[in-house]
Amino acid sequence: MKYKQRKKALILLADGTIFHGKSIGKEGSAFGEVCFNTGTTGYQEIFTDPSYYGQLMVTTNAHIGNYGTKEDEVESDDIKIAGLICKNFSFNYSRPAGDSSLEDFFEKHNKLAIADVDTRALVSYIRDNGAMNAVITTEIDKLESLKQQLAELPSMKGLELASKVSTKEPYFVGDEKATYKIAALDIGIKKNILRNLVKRDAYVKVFPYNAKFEELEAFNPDGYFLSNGPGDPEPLVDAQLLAKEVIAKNKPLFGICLGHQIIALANGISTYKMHNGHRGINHPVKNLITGKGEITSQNHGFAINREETEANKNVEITHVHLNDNTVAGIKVKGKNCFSVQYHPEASPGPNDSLYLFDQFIENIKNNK
Ligand SMILES: NC(=O)CC[C@H](N)C(=O)O
Repeated sequence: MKYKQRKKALILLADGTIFHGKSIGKEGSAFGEVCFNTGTTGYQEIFTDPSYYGQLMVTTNAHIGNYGTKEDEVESDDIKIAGLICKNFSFNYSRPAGDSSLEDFFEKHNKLAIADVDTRALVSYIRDNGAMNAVITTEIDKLESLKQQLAELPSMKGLELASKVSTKEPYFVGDEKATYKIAALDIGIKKNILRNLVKRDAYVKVFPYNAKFEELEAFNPDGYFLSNGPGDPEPLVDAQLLAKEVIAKNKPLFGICLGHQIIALANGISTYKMHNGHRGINHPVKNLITGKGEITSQNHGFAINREETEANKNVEITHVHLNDNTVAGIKVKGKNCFSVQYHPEASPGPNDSLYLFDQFIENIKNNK
């Protein structure tokens, strides 16, 4: 444990509200949209999930860091959240399988974290007032200039962030001799999605966010995949065009989260920014086709318009979020295309929805 004299830190919200805390190690300032995740476990997966790029994460669990970190329990190669805000930060960890402390992990990835924050008060505040931009800082003597910078920070609405996290070059995952070939568009892909496809005998070629349909098609895939990712789906026009082409050719297509929103937009359904979004690992969803409930992992701040989806002749709602009746899944009628707003790959979260990967492979098999 490298318990240093920890510096005073604070969170300044865009509306001027301030919450106090102490920094963990790194000093300075980090800007982003403040949001909260209610998961009790899975912090390493959350911090490395590219969907969170540009967001300051408030964890509502009382302790963060108590089981350390493990090199292979990541969803991408580095910490993607803009910074962490938590209550009790554990400098010690007690898990035999762990290979580093969370403190070291943050230091290695050069990210700011602040603890000893009244996260309950902060979450109540953003729950009532909605997601907003904020800065976490140890530079408490520079508040006026931070306020100015904060005022200039663009809103998450309309923000294209996929280009910040997507691969620069295509790459391959899995065994070249696998039964199925899948072309995946990386608009912020989580590693556990790739693990789940490979586990189901797929060889996956992962493409940059702005790849054209023809580039994916040249791989001669049996199925196409649109990943999760950060930011607003609306500016991702290339990805929407690509989805349109895959659907027009009736090729198997599966979309998760941002990928789901892209498929909705490609079908003329608009998306909107939610008051607070859904971020946690116990969100109830009903599958309207089977009538079964699933407990799901969720992480999104945008959703697709329900009225427009109901009125759309080409699209059917397949899953509904039981807390607020938002659309949690759709399929395109008469086409080989479906998508969900949540995270069937979990990591973190329950495995109830893994069947969706089997469903995708089944669609591929039937189309082969
Ligand atoms: N997990 C995701 O893919 C998130 C999608 C999108 N960035 C949202 O916040 O709604």
